[in-house]
Amino acid sequence: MKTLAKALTERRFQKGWVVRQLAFEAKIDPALVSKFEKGVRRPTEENLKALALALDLPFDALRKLWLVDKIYQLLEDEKDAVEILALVESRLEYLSSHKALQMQGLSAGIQEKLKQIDTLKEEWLSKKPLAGTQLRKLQEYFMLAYTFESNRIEGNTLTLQETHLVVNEGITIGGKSMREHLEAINHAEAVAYLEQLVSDQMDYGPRVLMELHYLILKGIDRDNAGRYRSVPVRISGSAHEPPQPYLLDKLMEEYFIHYDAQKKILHPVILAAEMHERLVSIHPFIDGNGRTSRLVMNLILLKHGLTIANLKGDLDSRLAYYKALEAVQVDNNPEVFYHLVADTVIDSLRHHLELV
Ligand SMILES: Nc1ncnc2c1ncn2[C@@H]1O[C@H](COP(=O)(O)OP(=O)(O)OP(=O)(O)O)[C@@H](O)[C@H]1O
Repeated sequence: MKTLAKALTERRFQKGWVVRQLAFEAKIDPALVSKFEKGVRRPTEENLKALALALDLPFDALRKLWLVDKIYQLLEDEKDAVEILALVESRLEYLSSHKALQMQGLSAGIQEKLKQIDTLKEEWLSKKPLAGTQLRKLQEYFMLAYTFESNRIEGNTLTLQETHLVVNEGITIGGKSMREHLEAINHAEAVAYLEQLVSDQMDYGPRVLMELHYLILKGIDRDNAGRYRSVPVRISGSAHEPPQPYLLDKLMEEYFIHYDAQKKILHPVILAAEMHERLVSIHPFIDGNGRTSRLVMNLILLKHGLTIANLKGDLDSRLAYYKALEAVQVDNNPEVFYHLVADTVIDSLRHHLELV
């Protein structure tokens, strides 16, 4: 990476100047300019403005390098430098999301919960990195609970214990269908894929969506796994009617444009909730929309240093989930769904913190 010293020297060479010439043009002592170029002294902001002017360089770009040098010098001897930077990053994220929230006029209740989430997240990040075995055990524990609950929403009848036997021990359960076994295995694989995406710093996009859906329906519905539907669908028991298939390409394009435009502005929890709700409302697949959308929500949460939000599959929770979705679709009121997701994120962070 380029340092300020290097940028100044390179530009002076391009101009064909000696140090004295640059010092003359910038009205700075030549000995000082020489120290700036050797990186043994940092210019003041005023020096920097004069240098940018003399060298025809954009001041903002030079100032960025100057700030990087400053932060680097501050942290270079710290053994936990990377961790400290991650904490600063999360505070800065909070700052920008907080500004965005105020612009959006979210209710005070939601803002309060988001603040609570940011505090819990800082606490969670301060516990990292976790030791290898501890991390693996935590991941296994939450992956299992998440697979169990998400499949339970969809109607899978495997218990938590049975899900464990199928996924971790490769044991089949008497009386349960092949499909139910595959749903458990596929979902566990999709969660492992989420973790891989996060560690590879892959962003959410059309390809990732298709891959997640493919993993969910793999071996169950070969024709439709990883493909948008070509027929109309209804969501049973819901007043919301998903769009006709010929509109899907355009709607999905807009969906990803929305993601790209909002990903740096919205608070990650609101972004995750929105991308979840918009996807299930478009309902682009013939089956597996709910499971895929919950995976998308969790990908966004994990990418932002949060933990898996596990929406529960018991009857009451399921009804609350459907009602919250319906409130967005029918009454254009996302508040209830934001509360539901924020509450689930808070529970998850608390649960993770209890276990470390
Ligand atoms: N108004 C609504 N009421 C109920 N569900 C809705 C509504 N709008 C969207 N959905 C979503 O549709 C999902 C069901 O769609 P689909 O059967 O394609 O998904 P699935 O993954 O197979 O099942 P599930 O989502 O139940 O796990 C629900 O889980 C929910 O996420």
